[in-house]
Amino acid sequence: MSTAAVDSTDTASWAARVAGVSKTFGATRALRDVHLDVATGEVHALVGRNGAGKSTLVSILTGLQAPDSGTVELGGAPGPSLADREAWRQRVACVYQRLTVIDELSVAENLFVNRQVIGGGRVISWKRLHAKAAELLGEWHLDIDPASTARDLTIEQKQYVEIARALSFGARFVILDEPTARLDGTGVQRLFERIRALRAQGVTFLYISHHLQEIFELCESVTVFRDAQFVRSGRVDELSRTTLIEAMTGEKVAVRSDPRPPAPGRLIEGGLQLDGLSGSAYEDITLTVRPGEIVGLAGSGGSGKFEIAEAVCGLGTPSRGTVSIDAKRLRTGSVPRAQRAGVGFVPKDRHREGLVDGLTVGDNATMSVPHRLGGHGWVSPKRQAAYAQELIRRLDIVPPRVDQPAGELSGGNQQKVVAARAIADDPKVLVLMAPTAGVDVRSKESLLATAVEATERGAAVLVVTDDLEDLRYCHRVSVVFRGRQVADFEDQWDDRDVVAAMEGVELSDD
Ligand SMILES: Nc1ncnc2c1ncn2[C@@H]1O[C@H](COP(=O)(O)OP(=O)(O)OP(=O)(O)O)[C@@H](O)[C@H]1O
Repeated sequence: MSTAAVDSTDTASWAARVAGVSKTFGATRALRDVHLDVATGEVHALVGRNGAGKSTLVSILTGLQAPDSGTVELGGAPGPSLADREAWRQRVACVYQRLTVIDELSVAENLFVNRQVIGGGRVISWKRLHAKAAELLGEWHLDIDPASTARDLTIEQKQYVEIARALSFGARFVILDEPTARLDGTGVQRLFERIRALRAQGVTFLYISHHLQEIFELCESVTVFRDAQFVRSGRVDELSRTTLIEAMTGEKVAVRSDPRPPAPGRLIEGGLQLDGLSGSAYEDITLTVRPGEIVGLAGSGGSGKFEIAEAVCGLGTPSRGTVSIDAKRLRTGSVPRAQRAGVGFVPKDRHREGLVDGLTVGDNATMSVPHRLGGHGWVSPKRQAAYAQELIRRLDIVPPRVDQPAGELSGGNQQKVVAARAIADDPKVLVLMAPTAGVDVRSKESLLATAVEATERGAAVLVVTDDLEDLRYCHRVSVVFRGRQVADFEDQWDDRDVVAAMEGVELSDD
């Protein structure tokens, strides 16, 4: 199947063409003879399970790594030599989830600092710098004040600054790697509008996302990778969601059933209890999660949901109210104390509070449980490896190798390592913050299945998220908006009502 209705012999029709590309890292074959054709002026999705090879392809497409074999063409010309960064920048840019905008600098400085465009000699002309930035942002209809400090921008605006910077180098092909991961619903819609407007102005996008509904909403074409290989490519309007998932996983899609374990009885005592909890970002939160129960704490960006969860895990200190675990009051403000009281957690930022890149998967997964791995201050390497292997199996971590440095894993698999650590000590209370961010469709299921498994071992599970798929695993959902609990849903609910509560809007009956 061809990608789009373009003449394949006309090189100007293709923003990017990848042919026969392979790449190996040690024992891992990250890409095997893959190809990708992105037509000029389209938004082309690249999808695949965690570890399928998407990021590796992006690093090759942007000239950060050379393929072992195969070719890359950008705008009809072969990719420049690896050393010529300037030439790559003029052709392609990638906006990563971890943005490179420098908070301390102004928007204009972020756009043009260290560049020749802002005046002769060694002296920077600030006036010229601002005028140039205003012109650039105006040309692409990006409504951002060049004088504002980057720290004051929203994540969404920072993404626009990165896109504008790419365009300022001349690139008309932009790769977006999970751009909606840190945006709320309205931010996503605004981003889509911007992308559509930029496309109308002649910008081509390669769009990487695990949210399949985004692909159907925004993209014209899609390419699927599976296990380092090209599987298929085609027009989005000719594919169903089921076909896409089957192409990604190589398995038939099963009929969806309710994934929740049986709800525990109302009278079961213990678990997690928050009473009148207040802090700088939330007010008077009262919530119970019983052993065996999965409760969703839902809210969009800025709702305060993560701050509430962080108070439970010891990452934040509330100003009023109490957190209790199995009816015993927790002294908040210390992670080790929370862990000793039986809290396991997946933090919202795995790079800041979670994973140690240089340590192996096995060390990362088991670092909080030395007492399970030996005795008298001694860790048995054999027991550690066996336990780590069990965690790798339970979380479906790929590749399933204990001794691989965690930093070498794909993003989604790193998230699973952090989850492995959270469950390693059979916690009484398991707090999962945005647990499936960056995780593929099928891995989401295995990750949330471990939450279900934890309830079978008696854990009380709190899932903190804005992802409706995550909420399917919950017995109850409490929604926070601007720091306050605004709605509670029991047992069955309509996704529309949850979204409306998260966005702080009243729904009319239509
Ligand atoms: N520098 C590296 N050293 C060793 N292995 C690597 C390295 N970079 C990537 N890999 C391996 O290559 C494979 C492909 O990884 P890649 O990051 O491209 O996947 P991905 O499709 O982007 O996944 P995700 O959706 O989780 O981000 C993985 O098995 C990964 O562990």
